[in-house]
Amino acid sequence: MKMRNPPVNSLSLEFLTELLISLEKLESDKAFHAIILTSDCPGIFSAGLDLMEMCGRDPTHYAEYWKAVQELWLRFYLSHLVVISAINGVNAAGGCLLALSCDYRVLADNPKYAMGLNETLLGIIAPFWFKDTLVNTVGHRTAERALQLGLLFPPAEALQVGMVDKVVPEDQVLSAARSELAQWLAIPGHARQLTKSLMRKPTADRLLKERDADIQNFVRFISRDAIQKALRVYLEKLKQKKT
Ligand SMILES: CCCCC/C=C\C/C=C\C=C\CC(=O)SCCNC(=O)CCNC(=O)[C@H](O)C(C)(C)COP(=O)(O)OP(=O)(O)OC[C@H]1O[C@@H](n2cnc3c(N)ncnc32)[C@H](O)[C@@H]1OP(=O)(O)O
Repeated sequence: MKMRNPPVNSLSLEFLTELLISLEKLESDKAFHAIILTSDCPGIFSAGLDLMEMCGRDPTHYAEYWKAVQELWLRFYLSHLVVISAINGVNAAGGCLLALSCDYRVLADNPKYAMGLNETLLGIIAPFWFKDTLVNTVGHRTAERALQLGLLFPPAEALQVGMVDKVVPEDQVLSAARSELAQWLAIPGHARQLTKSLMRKPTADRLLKERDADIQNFVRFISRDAIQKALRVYLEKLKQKKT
């Protein structure tokens, strides 16, 4: 699955919906057993959630958007398919969440390709299920520091903290993901799928039990004047970079 939403693969409502439909199609086709998730945007895996969906819109839109973000995470996190990410670019926040929801992560060795949950740098907070997904991957202490400081880890550090499983030269990222896949596909499917569910269901259940409350929290939080202002300032900084 090659993500293509130029220029930065931001996760707009339309793009989230496309990803969700693609994933559902692959999951319902018995011929498919695995997905390699990668990007078609040079140098960028994903810039994360689309800030334009969270800025200057109305509460109904925020609620619809957040429901789609939840849906995509639940679907990826609990997918019965083997999902491996071949991370071939910088990967921020919501994009990093997608990669963390995969079963295995290969990252291209380029110092520009940092990844992490950098929400605090924008003046916002990673929701509890983003946090839980990170904790499940790197452990509590590393997650606490990474989340508070909004750290984006370059490849060597991402490997060292366990945010990714392998770092390879840029031109080998897809072949390394394919080689890894062979090991996962050699395991009897039902045993691997049930084990994945055993490991992940408690984390997913927490959101499933609180989905509506989580949407309401998001809408309340994102609608605050101070948060809207912080997001506008961040977007402005991104644009000013060019001048
Ligand atoms: C108490 C209750 C709590 C409840 C929960 C509450 C809140 C949680 C809420 C939200 C969680 C959000 C998670 C996220 O994912 S936020 C997004 C974080 N992403 C980033 O910080 C990355 C920002 N982008 C960049 O750093 C760079 O763009 C990047 C390194 C990816 C690429 O750099 P490059 O130089 O190649 O390209 P740019 O010129 O910067 O960008 C091109 C173009 O794209 C626009 N853009 C970039 N990122 C985004 C984005 N995430 N959304 C929308 N648009 C984006 C950028 O502004 C440029 O636009 P233009 O100038 O060409 O118009």
